Amino acid sequence: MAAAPLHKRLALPRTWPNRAFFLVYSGAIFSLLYHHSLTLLRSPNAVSLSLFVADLIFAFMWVTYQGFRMAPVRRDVYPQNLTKETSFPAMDVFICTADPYKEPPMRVVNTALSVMAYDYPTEKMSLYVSDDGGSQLTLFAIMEASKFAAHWLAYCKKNALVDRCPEAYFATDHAWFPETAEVKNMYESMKMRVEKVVERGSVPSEYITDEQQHQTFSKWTAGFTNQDHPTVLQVLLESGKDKDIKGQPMPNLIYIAREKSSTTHHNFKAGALNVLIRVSAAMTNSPIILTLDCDMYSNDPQTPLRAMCFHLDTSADSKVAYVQFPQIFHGLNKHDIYCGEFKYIFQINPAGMDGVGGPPHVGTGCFFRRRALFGGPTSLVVPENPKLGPDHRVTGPIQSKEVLSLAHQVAGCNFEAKTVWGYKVGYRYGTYIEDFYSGFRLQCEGWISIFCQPKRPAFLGDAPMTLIDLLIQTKRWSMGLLAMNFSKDNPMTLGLRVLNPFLAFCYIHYIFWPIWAIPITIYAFLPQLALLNSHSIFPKVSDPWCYMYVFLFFGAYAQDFLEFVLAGGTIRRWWNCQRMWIIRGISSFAFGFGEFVLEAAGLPTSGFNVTNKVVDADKGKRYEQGIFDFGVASPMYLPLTMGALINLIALVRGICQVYFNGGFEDLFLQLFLAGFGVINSLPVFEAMALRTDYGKIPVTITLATLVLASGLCYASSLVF
Ligand SMILES: O=c1ccn([C@@H]2O[C@H](COP(=O)(O)OP(=O)(O)O[C@H]3O[C@H](CO)[C@@H](O)[C@H](O)[C@H]3O)[C@@H](O)[C@H]2O)c(=O)[nH]1
Ligand SMILES: [Mn+2]
Repeated sequence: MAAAPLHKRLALPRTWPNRAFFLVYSGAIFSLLYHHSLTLLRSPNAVSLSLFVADLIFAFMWVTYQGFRMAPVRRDVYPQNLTKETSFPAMDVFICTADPYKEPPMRVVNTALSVMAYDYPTEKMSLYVSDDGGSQLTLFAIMEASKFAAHWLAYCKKNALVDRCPEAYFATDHAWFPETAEVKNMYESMKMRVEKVVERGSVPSEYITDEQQHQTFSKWTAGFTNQDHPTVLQVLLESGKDKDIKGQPMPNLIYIAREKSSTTHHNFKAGALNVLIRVSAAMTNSPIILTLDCDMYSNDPQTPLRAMCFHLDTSADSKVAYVQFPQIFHGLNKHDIYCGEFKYIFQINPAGMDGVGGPPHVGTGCFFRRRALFGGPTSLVVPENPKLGPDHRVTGPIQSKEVLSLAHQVAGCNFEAKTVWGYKVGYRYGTYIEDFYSGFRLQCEGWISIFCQPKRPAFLGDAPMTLIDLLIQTKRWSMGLLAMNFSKDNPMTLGLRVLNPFLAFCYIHYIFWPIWAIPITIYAFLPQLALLNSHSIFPKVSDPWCYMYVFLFFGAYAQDFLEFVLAGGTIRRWWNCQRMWIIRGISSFAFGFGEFVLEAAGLPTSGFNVTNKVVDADKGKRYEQGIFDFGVASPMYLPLTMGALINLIALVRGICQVYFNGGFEDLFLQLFLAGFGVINSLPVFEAMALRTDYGKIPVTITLATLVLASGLCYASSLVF
């Protein structure tokens, strides 16, 4: 009898409608471009050229987007079919953190505890917490967690809890067991100690209880900074020795702050992960690796079993490099005003890519086969020191002298010089989106990947809670995407050659994200400036080409809307997402482009700016209420505020114009666009003129907007 299946792949019902719509819509695109070419030949001028370029880019982005729509799939998994005799592989869990103030240590603690309590053989798990902030505050928090874990793990397992992240558990209306009050007290007092230490900025001596701790903290000497310090590696729990209060084994728990030197480039998160790959190779070398950002706590103790349904399936393809779970966020406000959920990139599109070769890697919530980080399925790349290779078996205990000395050596900041790390082995360097780029390179090497999206989110993380945080995040992404565009092995050169063409299209679509800046900016300003001068630039209402525009606009929007709603989204959230798409287009993508050029010219830039995971109470409240938070005077707001103002002036002028002088037929499309712009800009007007709180648009930005927008209006009157 065949073994019960571990997973099933199902095509989504929208596959055929998607394909049919593809044919219809592409026809419309081609005819519009043909129409454009004729116009351009007849009257070659800057306006028709701009519109042509804008539509050409829209068309390119739409066509490449169809890669996501050709074969979307869903995966069902049956962890119950993993038998008792299943021999589970050992698993190394990497948790990355980089800044104790943007990423509060209690967040890291909660993530670590939620994973330690997985329904997975505990003695087979090893957690490595990487602290790129090199902060004793984080180390202190993890030490506290290691003590509390002995109670928490026993409590979770005895009572078969589903919420195993203590903060989330105690925040809900949870069940009470005889020991609940005691465990809760312990948690609260740990939290208080950790938060006190963070507030104080150092660990007071009365909190350092034993000699070993004392020795570890003594590494933080006067010259120790987060950019310059020796390796700090501390084993906080050792599986063979430490037990929980019920006598069950604990997982290994290791804190590591890799060596840093201001003269050696550390490659941000990719560098941290490569250190983790090596340190864990020296200590445990488990065949499975789970990567997590510090804010992504586990929301389901069965998750590793779901991942194993793929990694342990001997009947399936053994080329599975990673099983990616979606990034899902908790604490989003009701209508998700900043579209921090990124439903398309984290939930909808990966399912589309899964049907044509596999989802991209999104940095967190991903179960890797360690072997996949060392060359293609049939071409193993062994690192310089074979002890770091995926086939090496560690024999000594993790605290043995040899193991620790190798671990220290491979965490050194000069270890990678002239090695294959970052190029052929491990996470790939050269971009701020190491996750996306590395996943792409693995797929090009012949690996496949799996997207697993269970009903109950596997992980929950934090999304940005102010507009500026979101813009900085997407600016960093767009710089990363541009770097990929200019790298030798990119989706157009390498991808189209070796991947399923639809998968290559998906990657191409993404790396061109920053180019959205061009058509969106053109459409946000040009028709409106023309309208301001009563100059018609689109076909008349009675002209059939007008219907073509209407069809293209509503066709794209409607399909996008349907996809969003089918994936469980609400109308308001969809509306906010299309607004954020415009905002990112005219702001962070354009600025990302500028900063990318500066960086290429060798000028200092902001680098990998870690996303804030906390805001003060005031901002938190505004976020909760769904009020836009501008607050700081950032130039990134200027295109936004100028766009809003110009759309408003153009709309008012346009309405007056058609009311008094007629011409509605000629100006209809422009009036529509300006109206659309104004509706989208309502929160901007509010923040400029009506609000008094600290999240409003700063006066300097409003003044600069008035000056620049007047200049632009004046200049337009010279052109039209
Ligand atoms: O020098 C660094 C910088 C960052 N990080 C860690 O990287 C993670 C992601 O950083 P975050 O600021 O949260 O970035 P996001 O934009 O929210 O992250 C998305 O985009 C990143 C790539 O830009 C991916 O690494 C992430 O997994 C993905 O969630 C965090 O755990 C950080 O602690 C480091 O370890 N070292
Ligand atoms: Mn993040």
